Amino acid sequence: MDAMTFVLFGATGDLAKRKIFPALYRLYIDGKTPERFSIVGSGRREMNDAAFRQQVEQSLTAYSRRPADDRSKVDAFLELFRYCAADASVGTDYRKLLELVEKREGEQNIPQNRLFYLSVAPDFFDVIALHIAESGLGKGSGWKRLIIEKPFGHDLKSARRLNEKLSQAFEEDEVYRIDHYLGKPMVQNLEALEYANPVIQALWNNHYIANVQITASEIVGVEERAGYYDTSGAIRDMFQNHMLQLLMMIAMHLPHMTERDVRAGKRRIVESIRCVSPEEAGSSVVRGQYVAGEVQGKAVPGYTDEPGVAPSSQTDTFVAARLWLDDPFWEGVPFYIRTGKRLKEKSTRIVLEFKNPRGAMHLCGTEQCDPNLMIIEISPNVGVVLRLNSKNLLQEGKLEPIMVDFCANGKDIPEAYEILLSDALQGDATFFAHWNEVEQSWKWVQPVLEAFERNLVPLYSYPAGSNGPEAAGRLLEQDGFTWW
Ligand SMILES: NC(=O)C1=CN([C@@H]2O[C@H](COP(=O)(O)OP(=O)(O)OC[C@H]3O[C@@H](n4cnc5c(N)ncnc54)[C@H](OP(=O)(O)O)[C@@H]3O)[C@@H](O)[C@H]2O)C=CC1
Ligand SMILES: O=C1O[C@H](COP(=O)(O)O)[C@@H](O)[C@H](O)[C@H]1O
Repeated sequence: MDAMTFVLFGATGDLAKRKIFPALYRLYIDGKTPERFSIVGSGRREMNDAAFRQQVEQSLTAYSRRPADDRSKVDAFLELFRYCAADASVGTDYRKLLELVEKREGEQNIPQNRLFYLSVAPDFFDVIALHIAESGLGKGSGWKRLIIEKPFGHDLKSARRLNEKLSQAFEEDEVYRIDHYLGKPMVQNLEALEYANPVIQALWNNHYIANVQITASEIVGVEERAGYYDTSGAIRDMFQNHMLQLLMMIAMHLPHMTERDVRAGKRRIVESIRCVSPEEAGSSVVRGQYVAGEVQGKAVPGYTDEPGVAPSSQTDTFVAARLWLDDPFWEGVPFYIRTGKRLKEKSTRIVLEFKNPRGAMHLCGTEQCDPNLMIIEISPNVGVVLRLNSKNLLQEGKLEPIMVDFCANGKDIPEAYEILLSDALQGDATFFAHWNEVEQSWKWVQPVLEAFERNLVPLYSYPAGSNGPEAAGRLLEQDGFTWW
């Protein structure tokens, strides 16, 4: 791996503390960071290197998935870090940053390969990218890369504007748009699941699959993020990015997951999603907002009583939708997506429901056999469950669903940020979102946003701790299905 400098903007923030430092540490102890490696953190507040390293160490203690108890390794890791206070909107501060980066490159004999990570509020994404270009930080003799956090735009127009500005400073192949769902190990396993198993591969199409369901349900509410969430809602926070990325990943057919193939495959799928007009949105999109209820035995307030949320807020904390793909493999197969906060359980999963075989009725003894399912558990459970029908010999041979379960729960599975950071260090953008995918996702979401604004889609209430609004169930019932 190339020697490099990792420049982290927002190094004093929440994401750095909870995800980025623990992921870097884990990569470091696993030998997955470059031999010559410099990490320069930057934030607005004044701090010396020792205080910064102390913050990094605290984050390892609090959030590392394995205890950071090998003192010599922790010390060696912390020694990689330096800090530079800089205000992102002040041009001259980038000179200070450049001086520190160059000083460390000189001390460690590191070529001018620089990876910039923008873990800051979205308002700063374009500002920092342009300053990187102007200040000389981005004009070294080595390569440069930019990792950018979500959200990528607030709507189609602002996403395009942001991309236009980024492209003045970075080429598309230098930009790594993080979508941490793409780093989840089970999402990265989809290729193997399909292509290393002919039994599954043969069934992965509209001849055998009746519908596909993608769920990301959360038990948490808006937490301390009302300022951001109340202007975003579930549609921007989860649907436009994570949920549509999962759809692309499950629907593309790719025997080889090279960077180019994946990007082309995802693009083909996202472009095939049939758009709805604002007027049509009401028949295929359900939105909801939680009211007070009970989650895991604890009473919790409704969304509009959460700190920082306007009492009259109409923000969606739940979205469900039916999407159709104009793609030969998936013609006639509905894709159902739902995501929401303050639901009954924490679960991200994809369920493939298979069509019922003709002529098996005599075995089932009823009009319909229970459908076979393939359940891909993404998090917190990780694994695959197959639901098959089998005779129960203790019940006079009655046909019953049985579960064949391959779960990796409890194993020491890498975190999404670890996997994605490792890819970015190596220059592999396979599991990052390309601009085409982002733009196309916004194109599907934009008319829905308009429908929400014009109140063309009712805002249903659902009690915290439930499965969401009943209307989400009706969306599938109309087609003869049910959520799994
Ligand atoms: N936290 C999370 O779980 C997730 C966050 N994200 C995204 O990651 C990004 C960072 O989020 P998060 O860490 O939560 O945010 P925080 O508010 O916790 O941290 C913001 C960081 O930006 C710095 N900052 C603020 N203003 C300036 C400025 N004018 N100049 C330079 N630095 C500045 C802060 O430094 P200082 O405090 O020293 O001023 C701080 O380091 C956002 O884009 C967010 O959407 C994405 C997914 C999850
Ligand atoms: O990006 C986000 O994701 C989290 C859910 O992530 P998960 O890995 O726990 O499934 C969500 O809570 C948050 O609102 C959103 O911004």
